[in-house]
Order: sequence, then structure tokens, then C-alpha cells
Amino acid sequence: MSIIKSAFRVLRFGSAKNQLFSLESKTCRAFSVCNKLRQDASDANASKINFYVDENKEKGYAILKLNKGPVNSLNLEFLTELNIQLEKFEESKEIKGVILTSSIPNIFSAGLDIMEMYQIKQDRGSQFWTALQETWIKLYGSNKIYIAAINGHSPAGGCLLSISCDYRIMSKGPYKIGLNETLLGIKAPFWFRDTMINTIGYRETEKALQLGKLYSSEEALAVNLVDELADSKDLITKAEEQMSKWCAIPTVARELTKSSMRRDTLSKLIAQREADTQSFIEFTQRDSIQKSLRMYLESLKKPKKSSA
Ligand SMILES: CC/C=C\C/C=C\CCCC/C=C/C(=O)SCCNC(=O)CCNC(=O)[C@H](O)C(C)(C)COP(=O)(O)OP(=O)(O)OC[C@H]1O[C@@H](n2cnc3c(N)ncnc32)[C@H](O)[C@@H]1OP(=O)(O)O
Repeated sequence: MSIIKSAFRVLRFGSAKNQLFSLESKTCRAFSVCNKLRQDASDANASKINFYVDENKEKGYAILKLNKGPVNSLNLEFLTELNIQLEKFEESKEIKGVILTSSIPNIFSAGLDIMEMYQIKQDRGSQFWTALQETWIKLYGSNKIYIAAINGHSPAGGCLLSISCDYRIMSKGPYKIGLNETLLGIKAPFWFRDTMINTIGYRETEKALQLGKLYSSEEALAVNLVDELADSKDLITKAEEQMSKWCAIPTVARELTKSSMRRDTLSKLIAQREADTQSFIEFTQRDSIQKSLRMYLESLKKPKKSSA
């Protein structure tokens, strides 16, 4: 059961009952829009493996490895598949926690697929944004323990995935993590911002978001954007050690505590999902935004300087 649902339970007889049920029904409507997409995604991607799941039911946790080459960019189909998997974890009685990592060397996730924002039709844009909202709500609002084992670069949407987890361990190395949206000429959505504030505090977020700062792993540790660094070869072992520690905490007390810390941030988006999607569509259709995205895409496609 997700944090949102348990919040409804805890407050069932309280004065917030009507407001929360209205939030829940809005959420359910938005989720049902995705049902057809889910079917399409599972049909279309039956032959592709965009992530691996390694479940250790004896120990009570799973490892989810993102595997969508070349850079684990998040497009509609990938997000839809991920949402189905996150739901499976949430419903599992055996799985208490999930280690989220990537099978692609040096890349955790390059964030949102920029092609989902560039010259995109309104329908697709709206489905994409709804799926992304759902991923965040499921991850940030999960009752399970999520530990991010960040094995490489983790900009923008990749950073959002990481900070939606409960604990972050990052590989030592020349990797970057952060919300760099301003460098693409776009503003980080309020729920990206709020998740960042909840992680590193208001002042650091204010600087980081305006500058589009990408932190090195050492810098990320210094501002608590990550909780621990590890040599690449030890990353998963360290994540498993941490998972065992979290799994040993009394479950209901931990879940209620997590829920109480995250409920307000989640409710803010849940109350305005449709308006948030409309803002995304309106914003990304602006000529100035399309121009910025085109320039950014071109800079990504430029031939890389040889290191030799
Ligand atoms: C309600 C809201 C209202 C208003 C808001 C409006 C707008 C919405 C805001 C949305 C917030 C946005 C969040 C995002 O996540 S945007 C994406 C940001 N990501 C990045 O900036 C990362 C870009 N990528 C990189 O920096 C590097 O690729 C990376 C990850 C360091 C890896 O480097 P390297 O190993 O050298 O790999 P390449 O750069 O050669 O990349 C390989 C290949 O992948 C393509 N690619 C990379 N990143 C992306 C991406 N994010 N989307 C799509 N494609 C990507 C790259 O172009 C290369 O392609 P090629 O064809 O040349 O092989």
C-alpha cells in the first residue's frame, strides 16, 4: 500500500477526510488514463529488456537495474514499464525494499528523454508528463525502502529518481549529479524543486537550481545530496549493507514516519496533476523553449573531443 493510501487510512476519521478523498479520486482518474498505455507498453516492449529485476525474497529486497541504452533516458514507454514494476514491488509481501541502480557503466540515468519535449504532439506530451508524475508519486510515495546505488552520471530527471529514494550511495569517480534544467533553458518543475529542498535544504537548492549545478560526487556528499560514496566495485555491496540496516527497523513505524515526512510534498502535486500537465504542454510549446532544446540537443550530438 502506498504512502498516499496509508495517509488516507490514518486520516480516515479526521477533518481532512473529504479533501483527501477528493485528492484520491483525482489521482485514480489520472492513473486510469495510463491503463491503456501500460498494455501497449507491455506488448510493444515484450522483446526489449529495459531493466533487470533481481529479487532476493529470502533477504526481502530486490535490485532493479535500469538498462535502456545508451543513457537510460526516460521516455514514455520506459516510464510506463517502470511504473508497472514499481506497482509490483509495492504490492509484494516479500519485498521490503529495492536497490535502484543501472546496468550501464558510468551512467545512472541521463534524465528525461529530450526528444519527449522537442517538437512533440500535445497528446504524446501529455501522456509522457502524466507517466513521469506517476513514476515520482510511486517512488517518492512508496512505503518500501528505496536505496539508490548511483553508478554514474545522474543529471536532471536522473537526479529526481535518486532523490526520490530513501538513501543514496554514489560511485566515486568523475560523475555528476544535480538538477541542471536551467542550462537547457527550462525551469525545474515545482515537485523536482521541492524534492530537492527536502534533500539538501532551501538555500542550497536555491543556488543549485538557478545555476543548474551539476555536483561532483564529493560535492554531492558535502551538501547531503548523496549520503555515502563508494568505490564502483563496492557500490552494490554497500547498498546491500545499508538495505539490511533499513530492513531491520520495525516496518509500520518506519512507513508511518516516511509518510509523515513526505505527505505534504506529494499532496501538492496530486492536487494539481492536470494543471501541472497543462503547464508542461504550454511551456514546451513556446518557440523560445523549442529553440533552447534544439541548441541543447545539437550540443549533445556534437562529435566529442578525443581524449587522446
Ligand atoms: C509543469 C512543468 C512546467 C514547466 C516545465 C517545463 C519543462 C519541463 C521540465 C522538465 C525537466 C527536465 C528534466 C530532464 O531530465 S531534461 C534532460 C536533462 N539531461 C541532461 O542534460 C543530460 C544530457 N546528457 C548528457 O549530459 C550526457 O549524455 C551524459 C548523460 C553525461 C552521458 O555522456 P556520454 O556517455 O558521453 O554519452 P553521450 O553524451 O554521447 O550520449 C549518448 C547518446 O545519448 C543521447 N542523449 C544523452 N542524453 C539524452 C537525453 N537526456 N535525452 C535524449 N538523448 C540523450 C546523446 O545525444 C547521444 O546520442 P547520439 O545519437 O549522439 O548517440
